[in-house]
Amino acid sequence: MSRISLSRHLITQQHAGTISADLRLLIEVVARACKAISHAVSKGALGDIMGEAGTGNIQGEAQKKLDVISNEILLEANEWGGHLAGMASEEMEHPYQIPGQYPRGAYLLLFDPLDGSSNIDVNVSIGTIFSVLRCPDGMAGTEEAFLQPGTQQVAAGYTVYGPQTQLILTTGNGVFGFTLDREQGSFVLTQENIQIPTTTKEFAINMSNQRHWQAPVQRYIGELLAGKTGVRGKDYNMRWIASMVADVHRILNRGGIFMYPRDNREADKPGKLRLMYEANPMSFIVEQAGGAATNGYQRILEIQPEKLHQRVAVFLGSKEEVAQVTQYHQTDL
Ligand SMILES: O=P(O)(O)OC[C@H]1O[C@](O)(COP(=O)(O)O)[C@@H](O)[C@@H]1O
Ligand SMILES: [Mg+2]
Ligand SMILES: [Mg+2]
Repeated sequence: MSRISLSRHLITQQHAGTISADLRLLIEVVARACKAISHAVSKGALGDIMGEAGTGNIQGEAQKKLDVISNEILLEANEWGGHLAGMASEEMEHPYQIPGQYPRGAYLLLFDPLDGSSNIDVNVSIGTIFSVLRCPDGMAGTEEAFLQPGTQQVAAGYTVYGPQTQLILTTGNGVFGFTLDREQGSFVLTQENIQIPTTTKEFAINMSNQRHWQAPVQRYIGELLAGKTGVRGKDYNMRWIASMVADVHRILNRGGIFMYPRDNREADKPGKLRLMYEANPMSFIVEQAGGAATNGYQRILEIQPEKLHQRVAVFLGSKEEVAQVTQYHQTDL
């Protein structure tokens, strides 16, 4: 079998007219940064990457050393690439100002540099999530430039640092998976046109929050737990890795539904996950793979963002299940 590297795949896409040369180079730079993060992750206790950084981020969460290291790797790799008009990250309150770049590049890059931070120190899968938007004319350097609905994304992807490092990518033309060949130092195409099965018997939710859930989620999960004896008429299995990347990766490969609903713990927060650099890129990938993604009421990709670090409820994965839980929210209005 002839091996197709990420670079070759992207050149083919460029020649087919689905991506620009600049977008191709931008994705190459992000992939190179993810390789460096993968390398750091794999060192574990042998590198200075475990434990707390001793700082906090804009979300009020304690940063791990690897959160900070991954953020720096992505910033440094991309700031001189010339393809960007701006970068925004989970770990930074405001967009990063690209130093002295004239003329500015056409794209905006958003990322969650290290997803699943609570799993770093216990050697469980973690990841990086990214989203690319076009910068509207004359808005480079502003925060408003980033506030575009997910439908405007021109590329989205994630890297999962698990038993293998894999990069999953969409540029709006299907979903492709690449596995890192450490000896060659390149990502190799290992999955083409990934499709999520429409039906499933597997769900992912943090059950410890059950008492805080609102009525539509109580009803939906209650029915799944009732299994064969309930209205759904089949038994369901449950998985929760607590790394969105790893949970979504499983769903992309064998189906399932992932949920992080809004709950009653903090009524002013519409969920835990962040719209711009977690939910939007994952929703773009999931829809491109034939799945669905909503916040219970509407397509996540159609939400007009108001803030860079906005939170959102997330239901994504196999179409049939996402439709069911969304219907329970809508009938509960
Ligand atoms: O610990 P909880 O509440 O189950 O949350 C798990 C969720 O939090 C997250 O870890 C948040 O991501 P970060 O590590 O980037 O903050 C998601 O990946 C995951 O789905
Ligand atoms: Mg995250
Ligand atoms: Mg993170």
